[in-house]
Amino acid sequence: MLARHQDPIVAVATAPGRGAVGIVRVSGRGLAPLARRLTGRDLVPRVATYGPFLDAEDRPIDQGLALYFPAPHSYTGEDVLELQAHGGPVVLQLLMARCLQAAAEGELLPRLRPAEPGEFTERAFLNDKLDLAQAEAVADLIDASTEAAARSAARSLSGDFSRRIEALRDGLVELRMLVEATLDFPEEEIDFLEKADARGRLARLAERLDAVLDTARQGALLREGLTVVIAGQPNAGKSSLLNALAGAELAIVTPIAGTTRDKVSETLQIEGVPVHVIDTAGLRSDAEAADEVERIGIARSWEAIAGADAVLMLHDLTRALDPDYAAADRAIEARLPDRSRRVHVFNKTDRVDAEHRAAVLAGVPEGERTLTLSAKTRDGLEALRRLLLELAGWHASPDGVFIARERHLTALRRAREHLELAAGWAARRDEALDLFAEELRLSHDALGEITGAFSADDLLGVIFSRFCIGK
Ligand SMILES: Nc1nc2c(c(=O)[nH]1)N(C=O)[C@@H](CNc1ccc(C(=O)N[C@@H](CCC(=O)O)C(=O)O)cc1)CN2
Ligand SMILES: Nc1nc2c(ncn2[C@@H]2O[C@H](COP(=O)(O)OP(=O)(O)OP(=O)(O)O)[C@@H](O)[C@H]2O)c(=O)[nH]1
Ligand SMILES: [Mg+2]
Repeated sequence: MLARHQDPIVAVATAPGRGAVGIVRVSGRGLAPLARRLTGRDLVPRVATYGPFLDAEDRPIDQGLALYFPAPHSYTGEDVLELQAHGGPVVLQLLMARCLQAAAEGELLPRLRPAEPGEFTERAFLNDKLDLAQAEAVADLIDASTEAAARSAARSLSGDFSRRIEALRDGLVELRMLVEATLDFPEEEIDFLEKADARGRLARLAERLDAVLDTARQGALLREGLTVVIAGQPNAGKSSLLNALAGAELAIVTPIAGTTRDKVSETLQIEGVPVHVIDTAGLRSDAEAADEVERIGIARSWEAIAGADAVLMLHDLTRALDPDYAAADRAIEARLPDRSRRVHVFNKTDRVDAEHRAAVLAGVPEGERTLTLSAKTRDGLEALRRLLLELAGWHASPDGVFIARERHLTALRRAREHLELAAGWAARRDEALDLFAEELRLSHDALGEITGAFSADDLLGVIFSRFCIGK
């Protein structure tokens, strides 16, 4: 395992396909001879040099910029050589093959091999150029689907998140040192808790941790987004609503019940939060469905509903007072997720008067969220957007949010629980000081998992294998 981490590696660093410029990047120890062989000259460190990239017969494969970063001053912390060529897939493959060939010639760099996904960034982590949260932010920056997500990933990459975690860990270390010093003098235990204001310190740490957790939750939302399913009877206007939200004719809309057969989805952004909206086949009983295709579509609708963060249950206002229609709506509602994750949306306000609307709303049970709108005129759409953000739990302005992952939230929650347990021991006037110390240690370790200061080996494999090759 360790030896593999030291093999020199090579990969195309730019996206597959054609581009103005494409980069082949090599990282490892002792790259200077390889650089000389490929460019025919000695490169000045960190200065872009224009010239040919040479094949085995010293003929140019391409002309471009070569960059040499001697260790440790590089992205990976090892020697890095970049060949910045023209961005064609064939020329880049040729250059990469040439690197491997040149490395093999005369045992110049015999262990050079193509890089695995994320291996450059993994090395940056192993060589202390980035901590784990920063390395993850590299991938999140590349994958960001909205401007707010990209900005918050850049904030994590620059170390904002990590610094807040480290500050919490420093606070815990101070407290642990006090406790552990006192452990050697058991007769002074109770005194210690008072004198050092251990409980006050603990409470302040918990408060700070809560603030970080809150921001991290917002950051995770920017990364993952919110999945919203539009469900309801045929013809309620589900596809019309998707199209209205997306501002494009994505799904087919007709007056025929049973138009939508398969799921149609689109990712919108509302204040920078990615919202994945899924339009589904109208729900009706198997007996009412026109054919096998529609029945399969309806089964998929239920699957989508089960996997949603929130469900918009769409009702047709023009039909809502019809007892059969209302009964079918009740049957669907009985199978929807709980109230906190669903909203009753009454559509087609443009076709009913205020009296009719009031009569329909009067029939909605207490405690259900409701909204009226017209997918056709778009009246009420802004209110729906705001409601979606509220359902997502978004309450921040994107400034100041750093990107975070579920993994980080889990670690933060665990750190918080151990602080809670520590507080429980601190409140007892008996010999619980060692248990208090142990909970502090566990909290400290949980936080350490975020930045990788404390980590399981397989965690790194899981994280870096999800990167793209060359990153
Ligand atoms: N051409 C190119 N552009 C790129 C990258 C790259 O590898 N190559 N990056 C790859 O993701 C990002 C930039 N990341 C980098 C991070 C550190 C260093 C570096 O040379 N660090 C040295 C010196 C720092 C300094 O002078 O302040 C060091 O850490 O010691 C270079 C690129 C984005 N753009
Ligand atoms: N007047 C009016 N008509 C609407 C509105 N929303 C949808 N409609 C009409 O209602 C009909 C059904 O709309 P769709 O969006 O296809 O309904 P759906 O819920 O997707 O239907 P299925 O795919 O069959 O389940 C179409 O004729 C739409 O033009 C609205 O707000 N006002
Ligand atoms: Mg439809």
